[in-house]
Parts: sequence; C-alpha cells; structure tokens
Amino acid sequence: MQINKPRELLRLRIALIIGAVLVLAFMAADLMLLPSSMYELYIFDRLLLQFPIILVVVVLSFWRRFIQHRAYIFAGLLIALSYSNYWLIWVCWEEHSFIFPYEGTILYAFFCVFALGIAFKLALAANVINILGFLGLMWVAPVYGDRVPISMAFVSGSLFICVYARYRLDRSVRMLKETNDRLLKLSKFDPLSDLLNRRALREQSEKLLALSKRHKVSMAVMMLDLDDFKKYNDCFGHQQGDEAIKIQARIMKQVFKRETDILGRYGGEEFIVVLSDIQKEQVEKHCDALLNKWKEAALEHAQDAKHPLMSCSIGVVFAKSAENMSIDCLIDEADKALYEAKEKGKAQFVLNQAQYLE
Ligand SMILES: Nc1nc2c(ncn2[C@@H]2O[C@H](COP(=O)(O)OP(=O)(O)OP(=O)(O)O)[C@@H](O)[C@H]2O)c(=O)[nH]1
Repeated sequence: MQINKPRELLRLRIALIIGAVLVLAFMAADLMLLPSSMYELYIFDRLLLQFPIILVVVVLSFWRRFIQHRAYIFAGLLIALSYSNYWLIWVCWEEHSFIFPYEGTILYAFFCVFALGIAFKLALAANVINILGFLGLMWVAPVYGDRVPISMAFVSGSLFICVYARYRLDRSVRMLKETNDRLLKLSKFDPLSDLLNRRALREQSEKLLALSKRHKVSMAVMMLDLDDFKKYNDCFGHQQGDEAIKIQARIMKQVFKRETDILGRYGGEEFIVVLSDIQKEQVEKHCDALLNKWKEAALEHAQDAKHPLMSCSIGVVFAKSAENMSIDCLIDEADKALYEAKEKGKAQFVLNQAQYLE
C-alpha cells in the first residue's frame, strides 16, 4: 500500500511524543507511591534509560530509511522499554524489598502495537520475548508472592490479547484493501473482455490526448467492430458470442503492447484503441496484424454471414498533430471510417487522415 511518507512520519513523531508525555505523567503518579529512598533509582530508570531510548527512536525517525524499517525499530523499542521496567521491578525488590507494579508492561505493549503500529508478526515476536522475560523475572524474583501465578497469567494473557487484536485488525485491513482493489477494477474494467470500460476509456483517452498535445505528437483512434455479430449470436448462441468478444480482446492485447496504448470496450461488439506518438505506417501494420490474427483464429462464422470465418472491421483516424482535437471528434471520425470499412465489404480497415481538423 502506498503511504504518504511525510504525514506518516509526522503522525509517528506525534505518537512518540505522546508516549514520552505519558511516561512523564506516570512518573508523577509513581513518585507519590514510592518511598523517597527509591527516587534516585526510579528517576534513573525513567529519565536515563526509558527517555533516551524513546529519544533515540525520535532521532532515528529522521533517518532516510526509517519508514521502511520502522516496524523493527518499534518492536525493539517495545522490548527495550519492557525490559527496563523488568529491571526496575527486580532492583526495587532486590535492594528495597519494594513491590513495583507490572501494569506498565501491558501499557507499553498496547501503545507500541497500536499507536505506533507494529504489524502482527513482529508484534507476536516482541510480545513472546516480553512474556518470556516476565516469566523469567518471576522465576528469579517472585516479587508478587502469592500473586505470582495470577500476575504471570495476567501479563501473558494481556500481551496475547494485544497480539490477537493486532492480527484481527491486520486481517480486516487486508480484506478491506482487497475489496477496494476489486471494486476499483470493477469500476474501470469491462468484466467480459477485461479491457477498459467506456468511462475509464474516456478518462484515459482525455489524459493521453492532453499529453499528446503538450508533446506535439501524433495520435490515432481505432474503432473495431465484429462483423455480422448478430448472425453469429443467432447461429451459435449468446455464450459463444461472448467467447468471440474475449477472442477480440485477446487479439487486441497481443497486438498493442506499449504501456501508453489504451484498449477499451466501447459497448456491445465495438472496441476502441487510442494510440499516441505513432507513425501512420505503424498504425496500418497494427490493423493488418489484427485482421491476420482473426484469420489465424479461424473461428467458423454463421452460414449467412458475409465471410466464412469471424472477422472484424476497423475504422481509423490518424492525426499527425493532436492540436485542436477532442476525443469526441476523433471517435466520430473513426466511426465514419468504420462505416466505410463495413460498406466496402467488412474484414478490412479504412484509415483516414484527420487533416482538416489540424
Ligand atoms: N454475445 C454477445 N452479444 C452481444 C453483446 N453485446 C452486444 N451483442 C450483440 O451484438 C450484436 C450487434 O449487432 P449489429 O449492431 O446489428 O451488428 P452486426 O450484426 O455485427 O452487423 P455489422 O456490424 O454490420 O457487421 C447484437 O445482436 C447484440 O445483441 C455481448 O456482450 N455478448
């Protein structure tokens, strides 16, 4: 997914500052709880361990590749903050026989995973390391006495819920993105031919026309129409007719391969190709290629059709310069050329040069 880097960076820095402010707020609350003999130790942990760790991450956020590596950095931050808390719990117990609360560990996990956005797999890894660390701490320093088992269950359970919630969230976002991509495709592409639909065809053609005008390059618009398609449908059925439409689309994709070539279904059995920066001779070659590919396909036509094999007629308008052109007038001209091709006996192309429009 594309992200807006400056905005994402700003959002993350704000989240880090909020995190630092929260640490400060909790410091005020903790200092009310702690005996004064422990102030020095506590302030060392918060101001000389946790604050610098957060500061390092803020500084890292100015690194060019921070966005790419942010999940690893935040996972590291979560582990470092949690272990600095474990150290404080341990030293408070060892040196002052003071029972320091463990709830901060849970808060760090939720903050880093959701506010900073550590994705599921890294969140899982970091929280497993933190759970193991807490279990290890309880093993070497059973600070909470009778409450050790429930404390271990509480920390493990909370961190597990944090990771599971992240998994559900990531899954929902992924599903939403997939649905969004599908809807975007549906809104742009014709499902039968997988070519651009009429609306997207118009939008992209307008853009290509504007570019062609700016760069003063040529343009060509082709209109393709399957010959005697009604007879084909009547003879072989609508479903076979759909197959012929798919073949037409496949042939078009085989012939037009440039990234800028615009291929679309204009409606029914009519298709449009818009080309830019192309020579007239190349356009003619493309038309021959389209007609030949239909011959190679050798799709039997209805008996009363003009030709024994399925074919298409092509009307082309070629403009050396796109100046003073509009997409509508180019399509109109291509349509007239198509009519000529049909009149002349179908299975052929007629190319008109749009001189009078220049
Ligand atoms: N199978 C199928 N048929 C379609 C589709 N869209 C339009 N058609 C059919 O295409 C046929 C077009 O017929 P006409 O416009 O008379 O043209 P034609 O029979 O190809 O005759 P010429 O253009 O003169 O060669 C109609 O019978 C439509 O029902 C589609 O998506 N699938």
